[in-house]
Amino acid sequence: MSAVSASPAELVLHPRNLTGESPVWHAGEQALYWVDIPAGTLHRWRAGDGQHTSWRADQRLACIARQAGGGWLGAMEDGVYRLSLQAGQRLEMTPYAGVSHAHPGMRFNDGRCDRQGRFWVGSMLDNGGPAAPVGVLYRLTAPDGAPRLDVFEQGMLTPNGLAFSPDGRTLYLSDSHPDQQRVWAFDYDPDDGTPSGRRLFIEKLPGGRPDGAAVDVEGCYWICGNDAGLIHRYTPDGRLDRSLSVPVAKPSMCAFGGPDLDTLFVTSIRPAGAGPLALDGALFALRPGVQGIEEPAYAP
Ligand SMILES: O=C1O[C@H](CS(=O)(=O)O)[C@@H](O)[C@H](O)[C@H]1O
Repeated sequence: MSAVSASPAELVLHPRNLTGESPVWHAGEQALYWVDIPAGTLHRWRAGDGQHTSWRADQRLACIARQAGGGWLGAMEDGVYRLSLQAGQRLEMTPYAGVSHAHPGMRFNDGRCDRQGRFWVGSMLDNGGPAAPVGVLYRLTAPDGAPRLDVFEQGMLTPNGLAFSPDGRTLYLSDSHPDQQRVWAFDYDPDDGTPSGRRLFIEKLPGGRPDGAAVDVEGCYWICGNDAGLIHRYTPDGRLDRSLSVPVAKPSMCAFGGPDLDTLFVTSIRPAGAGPLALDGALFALRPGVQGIEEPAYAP
């Protein structure tokens, strides 16, 4: 394994997220948005003045995507909603695309838009019981204005790690469950939004389980090593380039942001029993020395 760099991680904010996920940089606002899944909370941190605001929904909120025309999409328990940030820290939810899960207790999980603005999102069982391979990978589009969720992969435990190469021709997908811990790559047709040629991209991380991910301008894949406090960078040919550490065991997802897109923001998970002084559940920033790419908004 490549050397782990001494931790240059900066603590941005400590909202004690139970499951911080889905960091998304909003360049227009120079702000980072992310969610706390079980709390059903959307968070915003403004880089300019450090202001932190959060909004609460009445369902678990798994991931978000900016909408091209403004506002946010949120993938929740029983569907994808349009989110409106209300005064009083309330999140107004307008149904956009409903889903019929195969089992009770399922919800959405990781999600990301492709380079053309189609929204990809996975689902998983999260009912407090044992996991089951019932997770699905969906693609959300709205041909002729009518939203539809199409199924592409099935039998997943914890779909995660969604990312697209800079040219939009490779789709990455992980399954972070302990029984899987793999990352796959697919050829991706940007014209019709179809993946093919699934292949193993990473068999096993050198530390941790493969959770959320981001791609940088050089096409390298940054993946959080959950349970190992590490963020790993892989080259497009699947070689481990380096690993960076964060001062918590459970980094969950990363996203590039900042005025020059050269800051890697990392959300984290706060396990039950974390001590009052523990940093678990905080938001961190790293300076990896490489820029990210502005991630597309949902543009059906
Ligand atoms: O709920 C979730 O949890 C897992 C992380 S963990 O297994 O709880 O450590 C995470 O991978 C997943 O994305 C998230 O939804």
